[in-house]
Amino acid sequence: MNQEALFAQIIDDVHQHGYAVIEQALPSSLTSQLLNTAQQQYDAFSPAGIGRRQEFQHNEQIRKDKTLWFSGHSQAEQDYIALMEALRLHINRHFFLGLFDYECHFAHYQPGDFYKKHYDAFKGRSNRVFTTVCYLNTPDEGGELVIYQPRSKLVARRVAPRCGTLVVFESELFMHEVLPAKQSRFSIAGWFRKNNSVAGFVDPPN
Ligand SMILES: O=C(O)CCC(=O)C(=O)O
Ligand SMILES: [Fe+2]
Repeated sequence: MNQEALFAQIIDDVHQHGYAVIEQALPSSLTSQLLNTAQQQYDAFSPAGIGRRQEFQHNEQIRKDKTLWFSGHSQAEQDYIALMEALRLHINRHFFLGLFDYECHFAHYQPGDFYKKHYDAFKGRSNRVFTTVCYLNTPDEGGELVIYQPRSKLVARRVAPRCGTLVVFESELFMHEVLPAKQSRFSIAGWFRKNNSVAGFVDPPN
């Protein structure tokens, strides 16, 4: 999918539903390089919730995955960041939002790993505006992302992880969970942030 069509689809879907799920959003050359980069650095992955955000306790009850924040050292990471940077500017233009940066990490779920229902941001307590998730491989089964309708227990969308699929949703609006993986599952989770003064507050663990 070319970049223009991809961005137009994301804007449209987010405008209508608050979220977008786009298959084959990323070229397979990029996803395979990103997957290689993640696998090459696999020793550096650590249990989610510890590391960069020391304030949070790692809690195996809530989530069981391993993550690695982007260093930006590889070409693949730079290409992905460049794409998200272009998307950030596009979203700002269309929704008149002052999104100012993007942060992301690789994530790996082994068989049995999950991430229970959560929000990525809490109203007035976070700078996160949009969540992005991009899948780097295609497990045969398991590890679905379930997105719930705002303020409801009803499911808005179930997403089977597929290499190249990009998911975007409003971080404060959509509770979501990752069902237990049955096979190795690699992804990139990221957040577009706004610059407001919420000093003293920290984002949920990621
Ligand atoms: O990997 C996914 O499908 C979602 C991950 C997620 O919810 C998160 O990292 O906050
Ligand atoms: Fe999340």
